[in-house]
Amino acid sequence: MFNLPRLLLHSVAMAGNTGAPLLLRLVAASVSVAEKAGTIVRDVFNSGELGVVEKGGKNDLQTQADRSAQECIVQSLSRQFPKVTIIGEEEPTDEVVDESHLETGLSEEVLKAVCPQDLQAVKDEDVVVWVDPLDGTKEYTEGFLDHVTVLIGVAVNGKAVAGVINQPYYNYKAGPGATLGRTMWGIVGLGAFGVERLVPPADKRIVTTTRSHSNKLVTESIEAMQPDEVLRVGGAGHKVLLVIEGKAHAYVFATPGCKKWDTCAPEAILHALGGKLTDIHGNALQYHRDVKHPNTGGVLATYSDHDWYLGRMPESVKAAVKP
Ligand SMILES: Nc1ncnc2c1ncn2[C@@H]1O[C@H](COP(=O)(O)O)[C@@H](OP(=O)(O)O)[C@H]1O
Ligand SMILES: [Mg+2]
Ligand SMILES: [Mg+2]
Ligand SMILES: [Mg+2]
Repeated sequence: MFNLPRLLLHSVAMAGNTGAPLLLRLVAASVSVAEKAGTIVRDVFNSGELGVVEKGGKNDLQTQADRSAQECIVQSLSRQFPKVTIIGEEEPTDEVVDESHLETGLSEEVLKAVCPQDLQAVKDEDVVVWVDPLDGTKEYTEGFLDHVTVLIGVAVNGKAVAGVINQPYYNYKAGPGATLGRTMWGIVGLGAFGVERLVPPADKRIVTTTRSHSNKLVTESIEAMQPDEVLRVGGAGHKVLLVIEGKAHAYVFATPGCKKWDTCAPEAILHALGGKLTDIHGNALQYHRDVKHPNTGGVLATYSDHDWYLGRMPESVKAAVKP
């Protein structure tokens, strides 16, 4: 009897797991927040009021889902981690924060993981969180719903080390019995969870690239890879998932339009599973807080034969797409 209050106190402290390394707490919060953002993305679509705004022409759109999911992610994380730098795709609005969009949960699965040794002492000031509240906006507005992902990437000292991806419409074509949506997370040096590496067909070469942001450089570079099949789909997160899950051998995007928030989370999960994401020259991407946002050197993501794709990249394309 006498010991009970102390025991209770102890178990409350354990649930909050305040002793877990910052990186694990950040990823644990990001998993819960990405799930919440995924429900917002579905709720806005179901409401039928997409609130589309053109940011930079008809292929660079923003919807109410981009705005509300960004609010959910940035507000939820910045309240829990006030000293961490968080950079989101969308401009903050001066509207009053909708408290119903906030999420304070921590994924128990993540908190139970063992943080890789080299990331155990990461401090707030070492971290930049890159947020793409809705990747594949153009496709979202056109009803290609499985192309959409919510991306939260964690960079430490300029390198992508952890990522969370929520795919709100995963399984949406699988019928009413299927569970809609999934969340994947990974930490370099630990592995990735909620997604499995599958090997693509060995007898052909499948390349994935943009559906809605193509141009001459994109077309020339894809042709140079001599693909048997080209998957033109939306979303950087979605295309990296196609590479991870063996639906494509490579994601080739030889033009500058993709930004740091598009690549940070997918890169970390791909690297955690043994794949590779670089610019089209083979350089690692940088994610420190002062970096320019566009990936001006383009994007190449593969599981194997990375050097083969780099080697086939036309010189004219390389000259036009500089890091
Ligand atoms: N020319 C361009 N202008 C603006 N954004 C571009 C772009 N090319 C690529 N992107 C961005 O990169 C992401 C992946 O592009 P794609 O789906 O065409 O492969 C998209 O993210 P968002 O949907 O989050 O804006 C998209 O907007
Ligand atoms: Mg956008
Ligand atoms: Mg994006
Ligand atoms: Mg976006």
